[in-house]
Formats: sequence, structure tokens, C-alpha cells
Amino acid sequence: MSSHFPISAEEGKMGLVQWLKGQFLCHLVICYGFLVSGLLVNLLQICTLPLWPINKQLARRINCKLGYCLTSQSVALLEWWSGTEVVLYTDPENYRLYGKENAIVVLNHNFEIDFLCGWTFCDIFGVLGASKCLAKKELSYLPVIGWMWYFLEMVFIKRKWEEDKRNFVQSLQNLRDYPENFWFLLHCEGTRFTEEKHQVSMEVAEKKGLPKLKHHLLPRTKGFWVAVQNLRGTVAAVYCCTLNFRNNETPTLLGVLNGEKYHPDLYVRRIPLESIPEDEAECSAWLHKLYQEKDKFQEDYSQTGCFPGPKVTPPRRSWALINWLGWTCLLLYPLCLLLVQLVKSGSILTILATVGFCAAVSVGVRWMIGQTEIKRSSSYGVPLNNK
Ligand SMILES: CC/C=C\C/C=C\C/C=C\C/C=C\C/C=C\C/C=C\CCC(=O)SCCNC(=O)CCNC(=O)[C@H](O)C(C)(C)COP(=O)(O)OP(=O)(O)OC[C@H]1O[C@@H](n2cnc3c(N)ncnc32)[C@H](O)[C@@H]1OP(=O)(O)O
Ligand SMILES: CCCCCCCC/C=C\CCCCCCCC(=O)OC[C@@H](O)COP(=O)(O)O
Repeated sequence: MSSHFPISAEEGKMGLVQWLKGQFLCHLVICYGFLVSGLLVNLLQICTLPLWPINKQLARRINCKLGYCLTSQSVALLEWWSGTEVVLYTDPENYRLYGKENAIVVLNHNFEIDFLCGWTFCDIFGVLGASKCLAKKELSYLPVIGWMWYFLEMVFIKRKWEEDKRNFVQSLQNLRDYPENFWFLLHCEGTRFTEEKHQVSMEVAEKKGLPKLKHHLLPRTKGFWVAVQNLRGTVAAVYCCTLNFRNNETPTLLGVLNGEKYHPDLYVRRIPLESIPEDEAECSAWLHKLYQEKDKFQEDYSQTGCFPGPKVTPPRRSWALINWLGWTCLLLYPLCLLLVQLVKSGSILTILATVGFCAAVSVGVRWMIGQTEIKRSSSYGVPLNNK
């Protein structure tokens, strides 16, 4: 039934803006800016190679800034384009420490944009350029983003412990003299939540005599223990982070690109590193208990729509937007000149080449976005003991 109330000018304007955000041409411009600036960032990172043996700390700092130039574009997309506001539930005493110390972040892995929400918090607390993650090896091959991570000393693993352990320990040791404050993200579940993986991991829990989890896969404990042991003295605390979205939202990166606004809530508890057991078996049991608590928070959230404790909506920083607009203007200018030349020339070949270029940009970024989709998740974790 149609409404009899006339829409106001303000509503009309909002409708137009929302319509524009869904248009392919806007997406093409955004993706073009992201890809071309990303390749330029990669190129500049390569140029820092000769600096590493001479002044490693300076090379690292420069790479953090370059990394920020690229990663913050996707933060700007979330905060300014889609209008998503991240809400933080945490102890105000701890809030003051965020961004001022190194930390290991333990986060659930249920959502396609959990990495993007993580980056947004990193930006809010000023650690985006230096933020790191224990990531599957496949991500290191991602054009632009994966190549950038190589210079940011991200830790990649094949999820095969015997093959990983040497490189893993060495990469963690390298972080001991990192010149900037960093957060090291660990998704202890090791893969994204699917019903099938959940069922398999709960069979493992049963065999191990552990309580079943409803909202998480059973955590794999080795990576956490090794990270804690190797980062003692470097990292001050573990941030136990539990992320969920209001109204049962299932956010996607394509949704963000289409300007859809989401409502993420993050509950953060700060746990001093000294309070975590050193012994592997005790540390493992400690992590299982942590996940049982996290599961309870998620269950309560699904009933009440909120996490415990005071909440705050930290203000978004303008840097991400300024950086994004700067790159867009810088890269749109030559593109516009090229298009004008193109129209003037009237050459079919040049027009075809341009259309081909646009199609390649669009397909390339669509493929990258595909990597974030849970339906394309790896088979890790199914069947039982599959690695
Ligand atoms: C204030 C705000 C604060 C914070 C804001 C939040 C975040 C911001 C922070 C930073 C952002 C930075 C960057 C993010 C950007 C992008 C990247 C995003 C995501 C990438 C993430 C990934 O790629 S996840 C995949 C890779 N990572 C991992 O796998 C890590 C977890 N895994 C481990 O740690 C593992 O231990 C391991 C891989 C190191 C080794 O695994 P392995 O299996 O060999 O050993 P384990 O001992 O751990 O496990 C073996 C035991 O497990 C049992 N088993 C068998 N099958 C299963 C099963 N299906 N489920 C559970 N358990 C299983 C098995 O029986 C073994 O048991 P035993 O008793 O025999 O030991
Ligand atoms: C201006 C903004 C430009 C918009 C275009 C943005 C394009 C960015 C595209 C891709 C960013 C790639 C980031 C990849 C991070 C994916 C993290 C992830 O979720 O990995 C999954 C891994 O944990 C577990 O894998 P499996 O579940 O075992 O399989």
C-alpha cells in the first residue's frame, strides 16, 4: 500500500545518496582508486627494500605509514561511505590503555567483515598501520593487500604445525623490537564459523571432555600458547574481544560497498599477560575456559542485544577520510584526462582497451571481495583433523 505522506526534501536527498551508493559506476571509481593506489603503495614498499639493512626501524615506520594509506581506505569505506558506527563495550579504566601498549587480540571469527571492524578499532586507537594477524598463507598471495602485508611483517601459516613452527616462532621473535605499538590478532578457531565446522569441532570437544560451545568453534590452542610465550615482555595484555551485530545482521563487504549501514558491537576485556599460565597444558585449559566465557557473552547478547559493562561509541577519525579523498582526487584526475582524450580520439581500439581495463578492475576487486565470503571458506576443520 502506498503512503499518503509526501516525502520531505531531506528524505528525497537521502534516497538519492543511497541510490548513488548502489551504482556500479561509483563502485568502479572506488575500486579503481583502491587498486591503483594499492599498486603504488606496493611499489613504494619495494623501494624501501634497500633501507632495511641500513636502518630497519625507519624502514618499518615508513611501511606502517604506507600500510595505513591503503588499509585506512577500507576503514573510510565502512565508517564514512556505509555510515557504520562501531560500538565498544569495555571498562573505562582499560579504555585509556588501548593503543598505548602492544596487545594480543583474541577475536571470534563468525562474520565476513570482522577484519574490517577490527581495522576500524585499530584506526580509532592509532595502531592501524602496525596491526598484525596470524593469517592463513593463502592470504599472502592476495594482490595488493597480501603483498602489502609482507612488508608489515604479518605472520602467515599453512595451518600445518610441523611445517609452520619454525617460521612462526621466528616471526614472533622479530616483533620484539617493533618500533610502533601493534595489536596482534589471533582467531583461535582457525577458520570461519559454519554449521558443518561447528558440528565437527563439537565432536572433538566431546571426545576431549570439554563443554560444548554454541557460538564458537573449539579453539586451537597451540598458536595462542606460542604467541603468548614468544611475546612475553613485548606485549602487555591479551584483549579478549567478542564481536556481534545488532538485529541478527549478517554483514558482507559487498553490502558495505553498496553503502549499507551495519551495527557492530564489540566487547573487550583486558587481561594482563602475566596472569596467563606459562605451561602449555595450563595455557590451553585457560584458553578453553576463555572461549566458554565468550560463548556465554554471545548467548546473553542473543537474548538481550547487549554485552556487559558500559558502552561507548568512539568518534571516527578524519584521517581515513582525508587519505581516501586525497587518493581519489589524485587518481581521478589522470583518469578523467584519459577519458577526455579517448572521446576526442574516437579510436575504437582505445575505447575497447578502456572498457577492458574497467572490466579487469571490476572483476579483480570482485574476486578479492570473494575471498571474504564465508561460502568460499576453506575446508579446514572438516572433516575431523583435516589440516
Ligand atoms: C579495543 C579494540 C580491540 C581490538 C580490535 C580487534 C581487532 C583488531 C586487531 C588486529 C587487526 C589486524 C589484522 C586483521 C586483518 C586481516 C586478516 C584477517 C583474518 C585472517 C585470519 C586467518 O587467516 S585465520 C586462519 C589462520 N589462523 C589460525 O589458524 C590461528 C588459529 N590456529 C592456531 O593457532 C593453531 O594452533 C595452529 C594453526 C598454530 C596449529 O594448529 P594445529 O591444529 O596443528 O594444533 P593445535 O594443537 O592448536 O590443535 C590440534 C588439536 O586440535 C584438535 N582438533 C582436530 N580437529 C579439530 C577441530 N575441527 N576443531 C578443534 N580442534 C580440533 C586435534 O584433535 C588436536 O588435539 P590434540 O589433543 O591432539 O592436541
Ligand atoms: C576503498 C575501499 C576499497 C573497497 C574494496 C576493498 C577490497 C578489499 C578486498 C579484500 C580485502 C581482503 C582482506 C582479506 C581478509 C580476509 C580475512 C578472512 O576472513 O580470512 C579468512 C581466514 O581467516 C580463514 O579462512 P577460512 O574460513 O578457513 O577459509
